Amino acid sequence: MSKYKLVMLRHGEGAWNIENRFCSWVDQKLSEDGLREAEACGKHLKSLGFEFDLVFTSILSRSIQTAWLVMQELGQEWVPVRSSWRLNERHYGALIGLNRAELALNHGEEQVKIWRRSYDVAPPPIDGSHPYYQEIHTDRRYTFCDIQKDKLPKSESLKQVLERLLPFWNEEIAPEIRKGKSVLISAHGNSTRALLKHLEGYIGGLSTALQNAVDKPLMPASPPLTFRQSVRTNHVTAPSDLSVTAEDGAAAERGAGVES
Ligand SMILES: O=C(O)[C@@H](COP(=O)(O)O)OP(=O)(O)O
Repeated sequence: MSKYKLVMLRHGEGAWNIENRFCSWVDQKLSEDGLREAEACGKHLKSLGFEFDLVFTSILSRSIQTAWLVMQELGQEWVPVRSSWRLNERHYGALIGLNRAELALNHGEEQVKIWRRSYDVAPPPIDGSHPYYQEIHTDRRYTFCDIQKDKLPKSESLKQVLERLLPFWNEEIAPEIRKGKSVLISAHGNSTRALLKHLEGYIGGLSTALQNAVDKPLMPASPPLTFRQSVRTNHVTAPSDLSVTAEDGAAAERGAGVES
């Protein structure tokens, strides 16, 4: 039996994932395939006997929908859900809505890679002239967050995602895991990546399979990433048909821990 139980999912496919556009804080719903992926993930977790005590999501619909569908398939709809902007996808600033391939043609592959995968480089900030500025920055969902609306990010590096995520992890998530609750986090590529980076020190380095799993911006055919931590056996396990690369197959094994 694992001492600590944590499952992290990236949401299922959204419409802008198919179009290869930066979705970020735009509130896209899951596509038909995305709905099916989330259901399939729930079915799979059920077949493995997962039971959750608490669910965390971002305040973006694709993460919430994914959590709902998973919990519905598990027959555990009653489990409390806590949602926070701190689990939102990275704020991609002025890049929001842009097509990655077109961006690479205009700015070069290397620059796009830096914007997407460097640790401490933030993309250019969004401003009032951006087509999605109003939709995002006047959105009612940000009115009563634990941050003033005008202090919300205008663009974020992965480092900044981790900085805004950590208070939520330290104060809301990790204490519940330490109490022994089985926790599901349904989030996004970069908020998951940031959290994995934070946990890396405790789980002793990430396997290539896990890194690749969260690295895929487009996973139309892939179920969301799932892994669980076992302190006793020092394993982080990606169940076989949820591991996204064939490289190390069923299990990515590393030491584990949830200390913040
Ligand atoms: O904002 C987006 O479009 C993707 C991440 O983009 P990349 O960092 O992979 O380019 O986030 P998600 O689909 O996980 O919510």
